[in-house]
Amino acid sequence: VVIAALCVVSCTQSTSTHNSQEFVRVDGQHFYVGDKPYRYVGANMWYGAYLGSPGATGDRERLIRELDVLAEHGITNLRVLAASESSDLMRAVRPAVVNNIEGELDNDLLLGMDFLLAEMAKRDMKAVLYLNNFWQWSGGMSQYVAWFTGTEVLDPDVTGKWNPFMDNSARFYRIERAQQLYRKVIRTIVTRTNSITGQAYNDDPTIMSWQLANEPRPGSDADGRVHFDDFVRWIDDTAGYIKTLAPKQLVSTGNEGAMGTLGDAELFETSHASPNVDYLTFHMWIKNWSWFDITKPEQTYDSAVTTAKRYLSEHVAIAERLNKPIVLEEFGVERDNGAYDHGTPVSYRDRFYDMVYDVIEDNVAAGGPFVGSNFWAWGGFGETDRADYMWQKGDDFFGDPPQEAQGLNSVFADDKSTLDVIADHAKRLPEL
Ligand SMILES: O=C1NC[C@H](CO)[C@@H](O)[C@@H]1O
Repeated sequence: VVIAALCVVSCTQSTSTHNSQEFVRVDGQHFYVGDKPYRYVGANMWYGAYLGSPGATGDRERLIRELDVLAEHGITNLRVLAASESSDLMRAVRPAVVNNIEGELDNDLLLGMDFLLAEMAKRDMKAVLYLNNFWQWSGGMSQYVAWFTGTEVLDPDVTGKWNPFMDNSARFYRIERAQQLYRKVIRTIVTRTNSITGQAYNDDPTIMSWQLANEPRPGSDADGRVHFDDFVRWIDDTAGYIKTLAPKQLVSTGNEGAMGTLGDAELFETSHASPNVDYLTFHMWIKNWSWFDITKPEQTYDSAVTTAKRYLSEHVAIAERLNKPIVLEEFGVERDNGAYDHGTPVSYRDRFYDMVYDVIEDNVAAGGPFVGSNFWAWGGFGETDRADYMWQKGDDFFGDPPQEAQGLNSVFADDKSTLDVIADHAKRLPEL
């Protein structure tokens, strides 16, 4: 008892030493930390808890080095995968946080998140933690569906067919027992006590936001509309549930915007009107959405930028109507000529990042709701010697999850030109 008491005192003191931060809160279209407006330059680092693990996936020395490089460049908001599911999906990361249908969790990966959050707190960083995934690379919703229906996962990396996979993933919203397990996982993580700092997650200002999932969609663009109301209800109910567990922190959906709601901006606005959703997220993928072709850059870049700017302004207008902040929490461009290797040119990436940051800075200066971004994705010191550049269990982690070539969208620690673009934006943002 005495030791426990001493630990609580010392742990609490160590937390208060490291974590003088205050919670991020929303007031109208803006974020605040304390009484200061909070605008941020962030990164996607899905693998953060995997590197923080004391187990086989861990590399705490690499994680510390990468957090230092990020902080040095003013990148102080990290979007991180908080829950993955064990799966036979060909390109799902292994191991996973959720081991089975009973909801047994991988303790090393939970300890990995403890370590990541403790290290982020030392650097006054903020975390956005997503609790599920619409896609296959972390098991995700389609694994929940497989657990509770016994039907196959329709693996897109095997079938090459995305619409059946997406419609199958969206069944997740309608399966009560899947939702019960999902909420059990949410409750366990959100109310966890950090084994390093002694702080409860739902009382840790390092955590800015709990996010329902990575890129949740109502279903496929072809057949998802019939279940749109289930999607709206799932957002409102689940966000409301998290609010009861973590009233001091924010809740977001992780949705992509119109391209993540059947290509219909009105459906995005409708599905994000819930008062339980504190701010809007959207993503922008000029390659995935066929706006830009890296093999024909001169023919496609300018039109891609025109389309991208229209997509950005359309979503800022929705944020104004809903009177909520909005953040672009995923955007990325491949390396020139579609290369993957460290040290290869990234001229179109740097131009595109610069364009996005200019739009954000103009909106911040005008007092608008577009106040943050997370590029996709930080790859740090990741290295691969795979001939096919595809991740296998035990390999380094990259910003690119296992379903994509390792190096596709990753910004490496040695990508100086890109880090300079990001750091310049980070310097300008607070003064606007
Ligand atoms: O969430 C995502 N959005 C797009 C990324 C790049 O294709 C992808 O890796 C990830 O699943």
